[in-house]
Amino acid sequence: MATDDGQQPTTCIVVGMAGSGKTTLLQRINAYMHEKEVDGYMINLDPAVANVPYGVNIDIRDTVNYKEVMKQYGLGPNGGILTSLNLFATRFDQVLSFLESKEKLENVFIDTPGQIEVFTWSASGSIITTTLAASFPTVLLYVVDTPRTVAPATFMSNMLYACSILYKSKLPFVMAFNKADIVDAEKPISWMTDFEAFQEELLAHESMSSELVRSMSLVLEEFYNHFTAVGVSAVTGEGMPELFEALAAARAEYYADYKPALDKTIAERAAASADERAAALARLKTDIEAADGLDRADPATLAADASPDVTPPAVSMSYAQAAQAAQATQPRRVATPTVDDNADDLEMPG
Ligand SMILES: Nc1nc2c(ncn2[C@@H]2O[C@H](COP(=O)(O)OP(=O)(O)OP(=O)(O)O)[C@@H](O)[C@H]2O)c(=O)[nH]1
Repeated sequence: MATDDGQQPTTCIVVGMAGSGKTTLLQRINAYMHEKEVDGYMINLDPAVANVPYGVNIDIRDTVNYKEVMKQYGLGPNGGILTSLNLFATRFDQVLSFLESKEKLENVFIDTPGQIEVFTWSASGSIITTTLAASFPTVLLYVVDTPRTVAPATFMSNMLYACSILYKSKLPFVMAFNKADIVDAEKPISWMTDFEAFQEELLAHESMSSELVRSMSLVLEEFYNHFTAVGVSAVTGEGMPELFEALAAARAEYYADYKPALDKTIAERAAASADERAAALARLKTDIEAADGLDRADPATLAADASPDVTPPAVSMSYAQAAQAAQATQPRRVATPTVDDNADDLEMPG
């Protein structure tokens, strides 16, 4: 098991549907860290956000002008956000070096674009996530808009999306049921452990999709075992201690599960490429020896070695001779017609 020396900050990537409250929650988290005197660092990766309501330390908008990107590349809003993220990803190593150089940092929080798929399903989102996870204990914080998740069908859609992200990233996962000041998050959170309660809710909201939702809830049982869910409110600050406890547990999970699996993959790839290099070297050696042997071999020996039904070559050839012979057997190239500016006809090859 990889050990946690406590030297590296927990890196938390915040994802969630548009309007779920990611930015407002980060504002609350930032205030909470100040209050508790926790050293935190805030990164904004949403190039289209108009206003970041917390003190941001690294902001994609300082590097990439999203409106300019749209104009220059003739893109729409989503294409503009994606291209801006791609451009930023090419410089992400600088962000990494910067974070590595910071001392006593305890938490790094990263806000992502509102259009969730732009980050979670893009190459640049993957690059940023895997690069971070290779260097720091990294956790995904999935923000749920609780008032929009209290009907079984919308709850299920949100869970399916979260499930796809968890299995894609394989990172430790925390789910924050935000806006708990409007709707109590206890009920949807209980649905993950209490199948009967979810069935009752389904009966009360019987619809065309009920059967599908019922079977999906059984499928997702395994997924529910893989993360912690907490109810929070970005507005009132409710649930902040529980959220930080869940992040600490996810950090421990990173060291217990993710890091050893990552180290194993890296070691396997290194071993595979070492094997590939050794095999390529052996092939090269064999080819050189064969070519050398062909160059120096005595024609008589070659003839004697040859099997009876193969006609032995009359003479051994050097590479230069072989090249000459190959040239001689090439079909004669016909000169292409050239255009004479002063002639009416094309000049044909003689
Ligand atoms: N009542 C209540 N409102 C909230 C809470 N969190 C966010 N909001 C409101 O929800 C709306 C969306 O919040 P944002 O923080 O902009 O959400 P976001 O996920 O960052 O939005 P995008 O960047 O567009 O994806 C805003 O009007 C917030 O004031 C909360 O905990 N309680």
